[in-house]
Amino acid sequence: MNIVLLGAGGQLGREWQVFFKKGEHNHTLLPYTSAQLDITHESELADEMRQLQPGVVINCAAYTDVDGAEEQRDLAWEVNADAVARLGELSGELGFTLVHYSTDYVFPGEEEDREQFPDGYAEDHPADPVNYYGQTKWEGEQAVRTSSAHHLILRISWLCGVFGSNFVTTMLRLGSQREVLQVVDDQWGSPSFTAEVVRHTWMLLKAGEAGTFHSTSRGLITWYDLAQAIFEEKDIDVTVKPVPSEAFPTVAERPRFSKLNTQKIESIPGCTVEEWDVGLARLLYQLRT
Ligand SMILES: NC(=O)C1=CN([C@@H]2O[C@H](COP(=O)(O)OP(=O)(O)OC[C@H]3O[C@@H](n4cnc5c(N)ncnc54)[C@H](OP(=O)(O)O)[C@@H]3O)[C@@H](O)[C@H]2O)C=CC1
Ligand SMILES: Cc1cn([C@H]2C[C@H](O)[C@@H](COP(=O)(O)OP(=O)(O)O[C@H]3O[C@@H](C)C(=O)[C@@H](O)[C@H]3O)O2)c(=O)[nH]c1=O
Repeated sequence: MNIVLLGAGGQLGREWQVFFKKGEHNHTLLPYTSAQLDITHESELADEMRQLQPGVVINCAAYTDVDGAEEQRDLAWEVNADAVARLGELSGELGFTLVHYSTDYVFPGEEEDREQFPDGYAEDHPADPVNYYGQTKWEGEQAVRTSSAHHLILRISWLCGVFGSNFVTTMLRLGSQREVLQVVDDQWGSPSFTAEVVRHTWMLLKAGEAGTFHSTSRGLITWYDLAQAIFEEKDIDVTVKPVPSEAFPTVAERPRFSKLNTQKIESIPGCTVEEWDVGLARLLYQLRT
């Protein structure tokens, strides 16, 4: 079976390529970076899919600059909403399974929700994004859901892996440059690790599942907790000061709480969920130089 990978150059896309290099299966992965196939180019996308006749299309392509999305609204919408809607239509027309990724940032993220939903938002919790990136991702999800696509939507949060830039690699860089860092301690959630997201997705595909699932690690922490744990684990001598969100102003608002509930995915055979610090320790080991 041909499996098309869109957005192959991003952090999740590259993890998928590693997975397929290692994997024992009879499928052919056809990876496309943004330069090889721009998903906003409607006719090119359709021609390519019609020609390849894939069994599965994994969409890792996205506009992921949360602050940038507030200003580059049209582009963020074209990539995260319009192009995803067309993938949904093509999936319906050509019969491939569409795997799509979305975000914890679709949820309202109210501070009070932390007490009300200590295990996180469930898949069917009403969306109400606090920023434009979240809105575009919600629109993309909805377009897939309402299309006739056989689909899997995995919502993930605080994605970290060995490839590309993420909070862990940013902290490691800043920790080597500065003596003191300020990190927000009033935004709660949990990291998703790219290797685990790929593993979960594969299990869902193998099980023939469809619909929306949450894939993240176990636990509820703040970005400050995550930063502290990175420096402790790596024995890096840097002072991390916990600060409220107001002390670290960003163009886009961030949710105060965006924990994803993983009960649903845990009911699928093989979809175990690891503690966040276990995933972090593995990632830091992989990132060692
Ligand atoms: N990063 C995170 O913290 C989180 C990510 N997610 C979601 O997970 C998915 C993967 O994210 P992640 O791997 O981190 O994202 P990255 O930003 O690392 O990768 C996204 C990739 O999409 C490509 N891309 C952008 N626009 C287009 C386009 N028009 N056509 C084709 N490719 C395009 C980018 O290429 P180029 O660099 O050349 O523009 C890049 O390689 C996304 O759906 C994202 O919304 C969800 C929660 C958290
Ligand atoms: C670098 C830095 C960030 N922060 C804060 C800013 C922000 O609130 C939080 C995380 O920073 P980031 O820039 O990594 O956050 P952000 O870009 O909002 O990360 C998000 O990306 C998108 C794509 C998603 O879908 C989300 O799940 C989430 O991972 O930490 C500090 O407090 N101190 C710092 O030194």
